[in-house]
Order: sequence, then structure tokens, then C-alpha cells
Amino acid sequence: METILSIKNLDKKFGNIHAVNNLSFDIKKGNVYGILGPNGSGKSTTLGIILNVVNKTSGEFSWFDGNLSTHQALKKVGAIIERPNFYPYMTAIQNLKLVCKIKEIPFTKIEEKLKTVNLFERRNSKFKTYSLGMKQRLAIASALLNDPEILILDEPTNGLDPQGIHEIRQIIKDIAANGTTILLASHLLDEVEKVCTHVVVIREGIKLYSGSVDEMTASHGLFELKVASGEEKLLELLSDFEGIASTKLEEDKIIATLNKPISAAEINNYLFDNGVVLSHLVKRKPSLEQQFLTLTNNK
Ligand SMILES: Nc1ncnc2c1ncn2[C@@H]1O[C@H](COP(=O)(O)OP(=O)(O)OP(=O)(O)O)[C@@H](O)[C@H]1O
Repeated sequence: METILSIKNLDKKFGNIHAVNNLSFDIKKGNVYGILGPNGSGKSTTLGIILNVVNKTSGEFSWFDGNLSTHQALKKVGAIIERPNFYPYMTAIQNLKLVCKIKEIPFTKIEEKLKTVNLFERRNSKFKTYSLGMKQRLAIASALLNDPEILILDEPTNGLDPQGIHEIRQIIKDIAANGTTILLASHLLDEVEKVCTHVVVIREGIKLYSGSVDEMTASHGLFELKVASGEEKLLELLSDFEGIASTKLEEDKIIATLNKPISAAEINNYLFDNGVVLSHLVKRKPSLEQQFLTLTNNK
């Protein structure tokens, strides 16, 4: 699979703040990557470095297998790393024409890109009349004008209402479905889980995990169990069962975390044979949030 971007041992220090600490990961064509980390973990700094607006302290990054200079490579990149800023008294079309002139690209793509972000109906409205979500969508249309190989977004849904968030996430998925590689930074676990195929988890500039979102969430999972009575016996039986790593009481349910695959039927039979009749049994995959917390707590 073609490599769009390769980052190796990237480091950035601002005085004594180690914003990016020996970070390495690759971006392959066609995937949707999330850089996930809490505020101040170095996401924006990393994006700034690869977009040549922040100087690295050390390490390497190379675009498109190093076949192009960074200047040339960035012509194939669409990025939104700041709040969208357009001329308020100009319409969407007028603003995008201006972007085309500056980037020396023909006007022919404007209509298609406005349709991609569901703004075609509002193409003749002035920018100042747009909602925040519409402004963000116009910024995405603008970043797509040159048909980039990769679209880079920093916190794409920040400040939007739930409807606006939903629209932006859907548009990102549509753009990815058309073959554009995407890299987005987010501090929102559910955003990455909903939108991305791959994730790089960072904290304090250090990579804690990189891989597919599916793999991260597909550890062996957990069971939720309830009994009408005899909770203590249930806990005791669970802790004796090989493959159950831990048990805890969460509200009125017992949560049993697995360290090997166990089916619901297997656990149900075992408990029944030992005199415990469950009133509730559900097998769950851990959410990315649980995985993320496990990862960050371990380090
Ligand atoms: N220009 C700068 N000068 C000094 N310190 C900076 C500068 N830019 C970022 N930092 C520091 O580097 C660290 C990483 O910041 P960065 O903005 O990359 O994190 P982030 O993960 O994008 O967080 P957020 O989501 O809050 O923007 C933080 O401690 C921040 O204060």
C-alpha cells in the first residue's frame, strides 16, 4: 500500500516543554487516521511540523515516499489547521474563486466541492450569514479544490452543535469513501471511533498506541452480568474461571473483563452448573474510551 507520509523519530521542544517526543508513524493511502490525545498532547504541533509551519527540533518526515520536495508535496495536501477565515461580505462562490486564483487552480471544481459539503444551495449567500458548521464545511470545500491526495483537519468539530458535528463527520466519511486519505487530530474518543480506520494515541508528545481502530477495540471484551440474588457467589465463581481477568461492580451489574476469548454460552453454562441463574448476560467489546484509559493509565 502506498505511503503518503512517513514520520520517524520526530521531536519538538518549546524551551523545556517536550511537545512531540520521538514520534513515528506512517500514513497509508486510503485510510482515515486520527491522532488522538488530550489537550496539549502535541497534536497541533505534529500537524504544524508536517505542514511546514512549525520547525521540528529533530527527526524526519517524508511525503510520498520522499519522491517530492516538501514544497511540491504540499500542493497535493489539503489542510485546515485554523478557524476558517473567509471574506465575510463575499459569497461562498466568490470566496472559493479567490482561493482558486491564489492557488492557481481553475474554477471548474467549485460547484462539485460545494456539493460535497452540502453547501451548493447556499452558494450565493454571504459568508457572514453562515453558521459555524457551514463555515467549517466551506473550509473543507476550499481545502478540496485541488483534489488533494490527503485532507488534514485539526479538531474538525470543535465548537459545533450536535447537528453540525454529525454533518461534518458524515462529510469526512463521504470524502474518505471517495478515496481521499484523511488525517485528523481530535481529543474526542468517540469522534475517532466513529470516523477513523486507524488511530495514533499520544500523550505528552509520546505515542502510546498506533494501529487500526478495530484492533484496538477488539480485545477480548467483557461481560455484563446480573443475578436476582447471590452476587457474592457469582463474584467468587467468576474469579475462579480461567480467562476472567478481573471483576467489578458497576451500579447494579457485575463487569467481568476477559483476557482470553470466552463465549456467553460457556460462561452461562458454567454458572448454571454451579447453581447461579443469571437474570442478565451481555457480552461487550470494550469501547475505545476504555482502551484509551487503560493505555494512558499504564504509562
Ligand atoms: N508556540 C508555542 N510555544 C510554546 N509552547 C507551545 C507552542 N505551541 C505549543 N506549545 C506547547 O506544546 C504542547 C503541545 O501543544 P499542542 O497545541 O501541539 O497540543 P494539542 O494536542 O494540539 O492540544 P490542543 O488540542 O489543546 O491544541 C503544549 O504544552 C503547548 O502548551
